[in-house]
Amino acid sequence: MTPVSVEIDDLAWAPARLSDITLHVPPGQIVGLLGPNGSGKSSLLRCVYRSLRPDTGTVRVDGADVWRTPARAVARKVAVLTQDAPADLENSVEQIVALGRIPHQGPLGGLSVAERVLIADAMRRCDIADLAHRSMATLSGGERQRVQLARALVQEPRLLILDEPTNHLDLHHQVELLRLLRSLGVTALIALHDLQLAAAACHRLVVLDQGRVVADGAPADVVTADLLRTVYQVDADITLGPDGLPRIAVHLYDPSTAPVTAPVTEGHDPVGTEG
Ligand SMILES: Nc1ncnc2c1ncn2[C@@H]1O[C@H](COP(=O)(O)OP(=O)(O)OP(=O)(O)O)[C@@H](O)[C@H]1O
Repeated sequence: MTPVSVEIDDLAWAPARLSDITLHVPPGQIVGLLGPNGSGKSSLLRCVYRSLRPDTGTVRVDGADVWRTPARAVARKVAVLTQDAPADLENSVEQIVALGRIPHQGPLGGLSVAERVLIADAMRRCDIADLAHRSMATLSGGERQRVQLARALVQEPRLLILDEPTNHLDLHHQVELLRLLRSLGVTALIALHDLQLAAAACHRLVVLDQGRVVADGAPADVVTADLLRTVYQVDADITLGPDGLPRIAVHLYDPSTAPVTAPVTEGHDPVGTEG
């Protein structure tokens, strides 16, 4: 699949205070969208995947204004993974993953042999092949998340939009998801809260604060102590690792009030200070 460009120009949407958003993403670039709770990440993504019509401004995917393009045509290019729980909890995992083919199907529906192979392959890549016949209702949060990712892959998107995709995932599956993302060669917009993972997985980071872009650039240029202090009100030491990526050591405690030793409760000596 050839990746697409995304061009957001002068976008504004008042309820999320989004304003002056201009963001041009070349084909194949993975952009991490960062920012505090309520800064407008999900709203901006919704404007891109045509679920929210901005008050002003345009969003073009592959050169076409998404609001002048039929929803089905957008869905053939853009796959979305959101935090919204799937409504169809009684369906099996395999049925949910197969839904990814709907934008590509003709009026008669039905899956070709090639599409069945694609579905099996996506389930294997997302580590859910063993769950194929389980109902969604019986899955854990992380398993459901991986099912939604497999559905998105089956859609064969040219743009992938992921809203906090690592939310329910354990560390292994977080790393696998981000590795998979890098291997796909698609354009991606991905809202993340983990700055360290975002820096490792994305070519470019864009930070929103109160609906405005406050930083945009290469991970090492964006993830700075100054940004953490001004945008997140967190003090941290940032060093660059041998891979050129930022390593974040957050100051959890004010040194003057930091607990020196952990309290030891009776009958429980986790650090072996007794005896
Ligand atoms: N439909 C809506 N109507 C009114 N306000 C909304 C609507 N959708 C979002 N908002 C508000 O817009 C702001 C941005 O919300 P959004 O979900 O885009 O933030 P976010 O950066 O994704 O946050 P989080 O990190 O908490 O997921 C919030 O204050 C939210 O309450």
